[in-house]
Amino acid sequence: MQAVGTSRSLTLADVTIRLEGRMLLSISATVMPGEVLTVMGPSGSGKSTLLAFAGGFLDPAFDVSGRILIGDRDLTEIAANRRHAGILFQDPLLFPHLSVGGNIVFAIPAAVKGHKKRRELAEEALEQVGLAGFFDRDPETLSGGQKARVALQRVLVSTPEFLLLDEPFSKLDAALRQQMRELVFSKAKAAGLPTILVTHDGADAAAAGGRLIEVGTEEKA
Ligand SMILES: Nc1ncnc2c1ncn2[C@@H]1O[C@H](COP(=O)(O)OP(=O)(O)OP(=O)(O)O)[C@@H](O)[C@H]1O
Repeated sequence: MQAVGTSRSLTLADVTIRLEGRMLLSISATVMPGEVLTVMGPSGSGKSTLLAFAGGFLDPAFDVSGRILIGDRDLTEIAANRRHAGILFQDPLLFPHLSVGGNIVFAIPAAVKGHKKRRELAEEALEQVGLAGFFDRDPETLSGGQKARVALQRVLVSTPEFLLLDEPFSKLDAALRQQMRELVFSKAKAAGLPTILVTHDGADAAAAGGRLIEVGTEEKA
């Protein structure tokens, strides 16, 4: 199963993030379908908080203004579970109580009915990333790279409308990092998903091939 993608752009409209009265970050950008927008900046400049705002899981400690839209649909007041965001973090965060396949089946939308059909889709998703036959494995027995691929497919089978990537490659060794970059960006592009990538690694930005916005590089009032 491939992520459906909607060929709709993602817009961050005049988003400002403040913490305890201090401006951390301000950004306005439209990310086109299949485009990866990279956001870089110093530690503590609010990059993860920006993704939390976009994903709808912002900590109330932050004072945020601005809006997020997918196409012309305003998501700002929409609950996280209804935003259709696909999110990858540094850690794959696989559910340890589910098998590898169970992790994927869990993410397939409920509209896809039938145990057999759901299992087939999960098996196909695993096969696409070189993990045929891994359905019944315990996630704890997988290597870091294998876990990362399961996490990616778990996101894509959920048919997200956009991707939020928070340093998803930083814990992989150099060779795997390059492979995962290629895999993630090629799938995001193929599915037409607007993607925001937060990273400290310029090589991630180069591989993403899209625009780069640097935040937190100047004093802000
Ligand atoms: N729940 C919270 N309550 C108060 N302050 C917080 C909370 N979460 C994060 N912060 C602070 O908000 C600031 C922005 O954090 P954020 O994680 O968005 O930065 P970042 O740019 O992603 O940093 P890094 O590059 O180190 O991951 C930091 O100073 C952080 O300490």
